[in-house]
Amino acid sequence: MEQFINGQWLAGKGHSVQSTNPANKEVIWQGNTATTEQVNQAIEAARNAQFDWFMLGYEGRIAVINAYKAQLEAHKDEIAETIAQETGKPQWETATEAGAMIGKIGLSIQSYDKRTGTSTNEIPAGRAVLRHKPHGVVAVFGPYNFPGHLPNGHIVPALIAGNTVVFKPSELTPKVAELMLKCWEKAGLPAGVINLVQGEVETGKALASHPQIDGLFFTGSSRTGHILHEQFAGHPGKILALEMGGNNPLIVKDVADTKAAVHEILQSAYISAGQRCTCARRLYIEQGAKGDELIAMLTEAVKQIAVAPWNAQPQPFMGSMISEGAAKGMVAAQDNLQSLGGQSLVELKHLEAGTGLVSPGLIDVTAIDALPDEEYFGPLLQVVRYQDFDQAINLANDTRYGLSAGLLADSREDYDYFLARIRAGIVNWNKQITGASGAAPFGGVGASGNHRASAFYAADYCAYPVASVEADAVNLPTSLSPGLKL
Ligand SMILES: NC(=O)C1=CN([C@@H]2O[C@H](COP(=O)(O)OP(=O)(O)OC[C@H]3O[C@@H](n4cnc5c(N)ncnc54)[C@H](O)[C@@H]3O)[C@@H](O)[C@H]2O)C=CC1
Ligand SMILES: O=C(O)CCC(=O)N[C@@H](CCC(=O)O)C(=O)O
Repeated sequence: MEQFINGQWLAGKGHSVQSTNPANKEVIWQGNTATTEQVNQAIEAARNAQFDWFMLGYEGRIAVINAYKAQLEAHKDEIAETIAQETGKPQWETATEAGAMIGKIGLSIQSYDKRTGTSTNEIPAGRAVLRHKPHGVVAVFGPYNFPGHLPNGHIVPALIAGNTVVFKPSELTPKVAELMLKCWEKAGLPAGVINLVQGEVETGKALASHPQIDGLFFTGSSRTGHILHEQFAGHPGKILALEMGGNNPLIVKDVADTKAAVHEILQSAYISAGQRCTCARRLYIEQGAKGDELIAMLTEAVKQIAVAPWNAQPQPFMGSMISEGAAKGMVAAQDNLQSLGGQSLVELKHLEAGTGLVSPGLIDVTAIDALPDEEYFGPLLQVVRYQDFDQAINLANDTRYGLSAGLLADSREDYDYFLARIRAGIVNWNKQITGASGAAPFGGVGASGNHRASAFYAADYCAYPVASVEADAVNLPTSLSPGLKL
């Protein structure tokens, strides 16, 4: 029973699918996909539940959402363990993901109150009231890299605002989604308020193209996001929030503490085996002796990164990538860069056939004239040596994406110069460019998003404003407009 529709667990009527642990090939979940007919049922259930959920009122909805938080707290170890088994990420890291899911509840309530909510201003003989209403039924699409935290970051604000949801998780992480839904069920969420449909691209297409959805909140690849954007063309009444990938630059300039710089680079490029949309993909290092010293230390540090299955003790920094296919994709990306003239400083290697385990790679691509503007979603960092700061900033901006960017430099002036010129939604100084705060907006420009930032600004795309001018009774004004007689 893998679909959750109208408060009931139902067997999928589509084809069979399974999810495996990418570090040891163990099957950890199996089931059948939802058919188009089941997607239709899920949308109908969400539609039927929506008005009552909205009319439960803010306090009523928050009570259920806090009950969900209590369920997350009660099941946080199981959630962390399931994420680790299904994605291959190490347990220390998935414990932080489970923690972020819990933290999302309080942040989303604050965000709703601060960015939407209700306000009243007295005006002559009445008042101006601003309220926010939900869009209705929204579809949520999740990625595999943060299968709990990222869809949760759409679902919780959507429900607080009074929407109902049909959730399609990544086909690579169905078990985490099932566990999340069980937490909602135990929290007493009314039937139909959230529905789960499991499946691959066809299930996604059936959901995204359904005329009865009022919005779609997507976190995933730029390729899929662009397809959805085209599909939504000509539907101005539907809200579409796209959180997509990046080809993120990190520049190093005049830092005294080389070791500290290396640490920020490792945390930026290799955390989650490079499977974060915010990960640094391109590293700009100045020509000369200081740059050479940094590269030597970085090369050594990359070679030392511990890689092992999710549950190895002591814990590794990097676990497995999501699949063997993803691991092979990274080897192919490296082969391509090498064939274009890139020189590997540390070669990325597929460590074990049948698994997603890879060692981290570092490649000097300075010699490549036309560096492919691709997001290689894994632990492969491209190094470019630069002559001067302007050149580095121009190269950093030479991407169709614009998610995250960073500068490691001891001078505040250099940071101000960089900040004014760099084009990205997340711009950090002397801090890793991964690990964004949920208390801030999260989103990018260019091919990284559609200007509907998530995290603290998710409330903005979950509700529309309703502006009212109100008075308790109809009163004749003391003076009438010219030309009127009563
Ligand atoms: N900006 C952000 O907040 C984040 C972006 N990402 C990006 O996500 C990507 C990795 O996640 P993936 O799961 O590989 O993304 P993906 O784009 O392959 O899949 C995302 C979701 O869309 C569905 N889908 C795929 N094709 C579809 C279609 N034609 N119509 C409807 N639905 C479809 C998938 O089944 C899945 O549920 C990376 O590019 C990464 O940068 C990941 C996390 C955060
Ligand atoms: O949504 C939030 O609460 C903040 C955004 C966030 O958690 N970002 C993470 C992961 C996103 C990704 O890279 O896939 C990050 O910045 O590391």
